[in-house]
Amino acid sequence: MRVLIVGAGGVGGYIGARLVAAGMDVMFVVREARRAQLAAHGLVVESPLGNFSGAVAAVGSPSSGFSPDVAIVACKAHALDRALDVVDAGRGPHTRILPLLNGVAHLDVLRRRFPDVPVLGGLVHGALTLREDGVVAHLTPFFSAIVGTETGAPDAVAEEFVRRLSAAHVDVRLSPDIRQDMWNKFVFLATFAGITCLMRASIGTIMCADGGEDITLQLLDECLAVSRAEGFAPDEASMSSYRRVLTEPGSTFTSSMLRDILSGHRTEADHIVGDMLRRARRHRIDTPMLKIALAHLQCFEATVRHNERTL
Ligand SMILES: NC(=O)C1=CN([C@@H]2O[C@H](COP(=O)(O)OP(=O)(O)OC[C@H]3O[C@@H](n4cnc5c(N)ncnc54)[C@H](OP(=O)(O)O)[C@@H]3O)[C@@H](O)[C@H]2O)C=CC1
Ligand SMILES: CC(C)(CO)C(=O)C(=O)O
Repeated sequence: MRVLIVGAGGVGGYIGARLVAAGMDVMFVVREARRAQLAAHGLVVESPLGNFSGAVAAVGSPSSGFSPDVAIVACKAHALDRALDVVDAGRGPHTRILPLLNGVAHLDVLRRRFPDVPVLGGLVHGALTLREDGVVAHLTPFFSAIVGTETGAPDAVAEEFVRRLSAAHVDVRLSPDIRQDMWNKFVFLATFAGITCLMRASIGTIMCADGGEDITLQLLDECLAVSRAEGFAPDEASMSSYRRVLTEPGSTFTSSMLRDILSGHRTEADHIVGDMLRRARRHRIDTPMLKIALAHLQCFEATVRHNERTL
């Protein structure tokens, strides 16, 4: 099975390493600086689930001869349009496109851009980061992935992809309702990223603040109301597990969006919190916490852009 991966950052690098270990023919498309790192040191992953280190195929633009079975999009949301140009250039007649971004809005972007191409949905759980030295560091003791066809219809390529990853000991499953799975994570993440960024703190620290638990649960309720209006409310078992994780005393859990803020990088604020708020407005749902969370993130983004211009 041939897999093209656009982006060898946290998610792309990690999943790519596992695919190589699963014996798949993997081709990364990366930009110049990352290409130089990969050429010099190979792909290096440090993970509590097993390290990986080895040479990988990495190109600046995809070759027409590769014709992948699956093209994985593993960029941040603000890089999506350019990454899809790469996918378009590298796809073959039967390529499935598998985006692994957080959020849900990109599925509609993909559907509009590739109306006749099989698009899969996907998501990953686990915290991964690309360090300055080029190492992909896996920060959580777990990693799991969910993949599924948009319609839930069986797809032999998606099944084979999951089977091969699973044989390489990756916790991965095929979902009959991937949109719902993506919405579940969207509800959780909009709350988790929104509150940890607003407070610049871990869940445990927020729980020590006056009203910390109340505002976290209020934000979660607002996101739940939006998901309900959109027809994708998580089931009660999922919601109660989100409430537990988001209010756990002493938890050191922080979002990758907070890590982006603390290192001065652009965030996916608009794709996650912004998208949730736009949907709330469309349904005339009052979401005061979401409004504050987005305004705060927009101020941060504006400052990053200003700093980039004046550097
Ligand atoms: N990291 C995590 O723990 C998790 C992340 N996610 C989601 O996964 C997605 C990816 O996140 P993450 O892996 O952390 O992001 P990273 O920033 O670590 O990696 C993204 C990579 O994509 C590359 N890229 C962007 N555009 C292109 C392009 N046109 N051609 C080639 N390479 C490109 C970037 O390269 P360059 O360095 O050159 O800009 C970068 O290395 C996000 O939507 C995130 O929310 C989901 C779950 C967990
Ligand atoms: C919630 C988590 C850690 C799950 O993978 C994540 O996706 C993020 O922080 O962006």
